[in-house]
Amino acid sequence: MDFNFCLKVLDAEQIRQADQFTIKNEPIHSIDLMERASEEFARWFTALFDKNMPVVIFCGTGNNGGDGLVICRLLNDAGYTVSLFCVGDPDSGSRDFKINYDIIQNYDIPQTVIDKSNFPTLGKDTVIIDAIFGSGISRPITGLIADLINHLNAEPCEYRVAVDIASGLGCNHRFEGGAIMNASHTVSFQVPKLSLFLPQNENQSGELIIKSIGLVEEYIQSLSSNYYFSTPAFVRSFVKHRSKFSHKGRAGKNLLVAGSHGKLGAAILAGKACLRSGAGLLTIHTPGCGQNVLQNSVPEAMIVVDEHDKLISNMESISAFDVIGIGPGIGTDKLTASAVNQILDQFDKPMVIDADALNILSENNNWVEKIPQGSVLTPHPGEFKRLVGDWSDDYDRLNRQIEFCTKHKVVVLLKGANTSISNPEGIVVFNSTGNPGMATAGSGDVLTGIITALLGQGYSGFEAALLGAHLHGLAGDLFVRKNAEESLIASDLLEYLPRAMRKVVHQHKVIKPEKRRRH
Ligand SMILES: NC(=O)C1=CN([C@@H]2O[C@H](COP(=O)(O)OP(=O)(O)OC[C@H]3O[C@@H](n4cnc5c(N)ncnc54)[C@H](OP(=O)(O)O)[C@@H]3O)[C@@H](O)[C@H]2O)[C@H](O)CC1
Ligand SMILES: [K+]
Repeated sequence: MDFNFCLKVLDAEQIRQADQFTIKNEPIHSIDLMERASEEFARWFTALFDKNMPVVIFCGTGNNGGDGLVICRLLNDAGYTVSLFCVGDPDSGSRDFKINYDIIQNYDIPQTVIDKSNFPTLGKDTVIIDAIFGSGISRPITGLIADLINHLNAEPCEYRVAVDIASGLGCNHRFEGGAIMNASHTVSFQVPKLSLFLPQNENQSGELIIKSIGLVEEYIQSLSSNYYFSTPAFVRSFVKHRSKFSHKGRAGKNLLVAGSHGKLGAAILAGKACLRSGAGLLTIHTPGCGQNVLQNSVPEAMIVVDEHDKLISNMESISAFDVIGIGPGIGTDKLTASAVNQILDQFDKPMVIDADALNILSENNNWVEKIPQGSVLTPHPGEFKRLVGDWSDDYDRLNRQIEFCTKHKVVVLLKGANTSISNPEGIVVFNSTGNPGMATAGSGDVLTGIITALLGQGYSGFEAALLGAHLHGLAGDLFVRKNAEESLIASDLLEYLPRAMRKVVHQHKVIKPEKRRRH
């Protein structure tokens, strides 16, 4: 698996090193790198915001503030009405800040040096650009600057755009006890920062935009990190293609253990998703009450009917299957728990464990040892908390996710806005597809079906989780291109899954014209 196709998440010191390496080896003057970063920001900004919207720019006196000065100048040149607010003493600014501060004195732009008497009152349509602190933050923000940030957070402005990262939010941890700017958007330079992926920082990160500023890629690749941000190129780099002579037996014999009285929809959604994701053969083990429903709704699947009418109570022979997906809609009855235990005792190939199967594991913690290596667990935060106990914050949650994977040699896919997928080597990849509309009933059942099918087709647990999360999110993104995300239901994911699959698996198969001519 080639992680160089991902965006690597770096900490503040590594970013500074990449910055310095680029300055020395491209070579480029640091002032020009600042100009380049600011141009990227301004290009993005002008494409999104109307020129009638007043823009107020708050600049610290470090290099983040320097970026803010350049952005101020560029937006002024582009025809925006901009006002500049300096936070701190301009004379004690960084070298590149001071150079840009001198330049901007030649412009007819209203400028204010902030003190406690002149915090501005802003209108709803005013766009705040936050360039007070960036990756150089080293402690919580207190005093006058904290008062200013709290004041700006309370103003009615809809848009607060952070340059690189919201002021006060550290790259790899949150500075508690100080003020942090609430950002509606973060335009981050070249590398994503860990804090931007964590739900607890949602109000301080907003929408994440990453803009390359030409830092030397080879150098970034040489830096070590356990965190990555997935890209379409990354998932395409390990996607498998069906061979011409493939047959259904080769595409995996899948078993889904799903459904209980009143929750048969989960089995249907997981079953259809599994089939739409390339499963060769699918069997669904479900309670008696599910027989007709499933035969009618998923005619492509074979149905194994449990001896119990309302829930799953007993597993028949499962050794013939290549993969098992277990959990959607099964409930946590004692009988069902014993069926889960039977599976754990009998099956030694990687499986997918979701929903109530995870809750059953939480109630029987010593069964975790029996999970086959390379299996994929797909909890939402509530299920994960039941499994590993409470965490102090999302950074701690991430550590617990890594610990769980390394200890039990499994893959954990922790669902959320930036689903995090971790493997037994302690690598974490944040998924880059998906939207808030996907937080809807049955969405997880679809994901279980997809990952089960991928495991059955020979993907490793980590690959199946990465590709599955990508496809699942992409199906949701394709839906919202033409529809409101509020209207998204899990069945829509099934409808858009084939298009997502086509985009990932087939769209890049371009035969070059020269090649075509030669044959
Ligand atoms: N490689 C890139 O991505 C590029 C990034 N650029 C921009 O540069 C910033 C990072 O700039 P830097 O000067 O390192 O740091 P900041 O501007 O964020 O702030 C540093 C100053 O702030 C002081 N500081 C830190 N914490 C506090 C605080 N809580 N209260 C008050 N003052 C604070 C710090 O003082 P120290 O005492 O800690 O030294 C510094 O004086 C990056 O985010 C990008 O926006 C480049 O423009 C292009 C390349
Ligand atoms: K900032």
